[in-house]
This record gives sequence, C-alpha cells and structure tokens, in this order.
Amino acid sequence: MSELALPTPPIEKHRPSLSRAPASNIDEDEKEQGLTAPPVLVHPKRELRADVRKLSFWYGDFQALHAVNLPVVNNGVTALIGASGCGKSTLLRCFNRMHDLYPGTRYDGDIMLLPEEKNIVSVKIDPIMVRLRIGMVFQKPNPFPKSIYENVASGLRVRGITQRAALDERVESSLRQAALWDEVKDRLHQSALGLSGGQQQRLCIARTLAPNPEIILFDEPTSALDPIATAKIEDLFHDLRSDYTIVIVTHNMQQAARISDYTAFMHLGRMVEFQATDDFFVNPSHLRTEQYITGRFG
Ligand SMILES: Nc1ncnc2c1ncn2[C@@H]1O[C@H](COP(=O)(O)OP(=O)(O)OP(=O)(O)O)[C@@H](O)[C@H]1O
Repeated sequence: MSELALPTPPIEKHRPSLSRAPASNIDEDEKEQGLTAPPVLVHPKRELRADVRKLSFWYGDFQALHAVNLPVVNNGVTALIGASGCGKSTLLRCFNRMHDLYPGTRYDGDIMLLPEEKNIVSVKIDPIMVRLRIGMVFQKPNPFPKSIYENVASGLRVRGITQRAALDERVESSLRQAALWDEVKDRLHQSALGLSGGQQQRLCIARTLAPNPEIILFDEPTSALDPIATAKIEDLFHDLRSDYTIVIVTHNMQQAARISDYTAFMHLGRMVEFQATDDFFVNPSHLRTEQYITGRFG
C-alpha cells in the first residue's frame, strides 16, 4: 500500500534567489571561472536499469529541472547530492510520478525504464502502475497505524498475494532483509507505532522491499534518525545494493561516499557531474563539483 498511499503535499519551499536573478554579472564571473562549463557525465560501464534523458520539470510556471540526464545502474546505489533547492527531491519524485498528484505540474523528456525502454513520465503511462513498480522510502518514517505484520503484508495483498503461507514467507524475508526480524519476530501482531524511530524506518524499508520493486527511491532516509539508527540503515545499503536498484537523495556527502556506487551532483535544477563515487569524491571533473565537495559553496 505504501506506494499508493497519498503522501503529504510537498511544502512550498523558498526558492533560492540565484535561481531567479537575471544577474548577468554573476553569469559572467562564473563563466570566467569555468563554473558554467558543460556537465560531465561519465557513462557507467555497467548495465542500466533506467536512463533519465533530457528531463525538464515545471511546478506551474517555475522550471525546477532543466534537461537533466542521469544513468541509473542496475543493482547498485545512485546518490543525488547538491545544495538545498537544487532539485534533488524534484528529480527523485519524477521516478514514481508523485508530482502527478498535484495540479499544474508538467514533465518534458524521458525516464526510460530498461531494458523495456518504457518512458515512465509519458502521459500514456498510468502513474498508479508506475508506483506499483517503483517503491519509495520517505525522510520521516511513516508506518501505517496497523500491526508490524500488516505493514508489510498489505502491499502484497494489493498486488494479489493473499495466501497465508506466501504472505508469512514474504513478510519474514522482507523483515530479515531490512535487518529487523530478530527485533520484532515475537511481536509481529503488535502495533508498528510502538517501534523506535529507527525500527519504524527499517519497517518502512521492509514494506517497500516486500513486493520486489524494480527501483527503490530513498528521500533522505536517515535525516530524522540518530547516529546509531543511521549506521544500521547505512549497513543495510551494503546488503541491498547487489540485489536492488536504488536512487537516494542525501544531504550528507560522507553518506553518499560511504553507500553509493555512483554520485550525481546537481545545481539550480541542472546536472553538473555524474560519475563513479570513488572518482567523484577523489577526482571531481567539474570545477563546481570541486567547490561543493571542498565546502567552498552550498
Ligand atoms: N511544490 C512546489 N511548488 C513550487 N516550487 C517548488 C515546489 N517544490 C519545490 N519547489 C522548488 O523547486 C526547486 C527544487 O526543489 P527541491 O525540493 O527539489 O530541491 P532539493 O534539492 O530537494 O532541496 P532540499 O535539499 O532543501 O530538500 C526549489 O527552487 C523549490 O523551491
């Protein structure tokens, strides 16, 4: 059910002044410094699960994404980083057509699901079908006010799995994958709301894993958690990355460096740099990336 549940409407955020300022002087200065050089996209040598091609996106008349390209590797973790307001969450929410829930939004370009080459932001594709195939874990844990078991089982029922044995088996394996089974196996029928924040977030991850989604989106999944709960979730990524295709938004560069295979850096709605995480942090190719990761802006 999680993918079908209506999320809280995105909060109207303050738009950074730079995105709107004509500021030709700023543009000239940036040009001189080499900050406006074309994006650097080092194409992965691995199989892709999705490919974002020239994706633009508008909230009403405000263009939040500008012809963004992003390869998403199969069975691996792709991290999206960048300063507040650069469009990370907007891009993530395009993958499961979350914006369609609000009026006045518009996409242009493609997010191709591979290998079938299906453009999931096309108006011809039903957003509900997209949400059944692409799971999402939010910033704040949002378990349903139901039992631990039901939190995981309800999404399976929506997809037609109703046999008790099959449900039991999938609930257990999902809770094991989310490293929660040992902590909850004796209280499966108690309310999920009695779990700690970190346990609730791992339950939301189990709920998302259960139907075996093709891609899992994580929107700052540890920002509401303490360091110990965060470390447990980061450990999970190491176990999941070989079996699942994950795209994660994080504010934390160290986290991106620790858990991702590929990193993409955005600035004011544009992709600046994408490459293998090891190279990205050690040897960034774009001056703007270098300035960001060395703390000189953002
Ligand atoms: N519902 C909305 N309506 C209008 N503009 C929006 C809406 N949501 C986001 N924006 C604008 O779109 C731009 C990108 O916002 P987005 O939330 O994607 O950035 P972000 O990089 O995820 O930021 P943060 O790290 O602060 O979450 C910002 O200028 C923001 O103000």
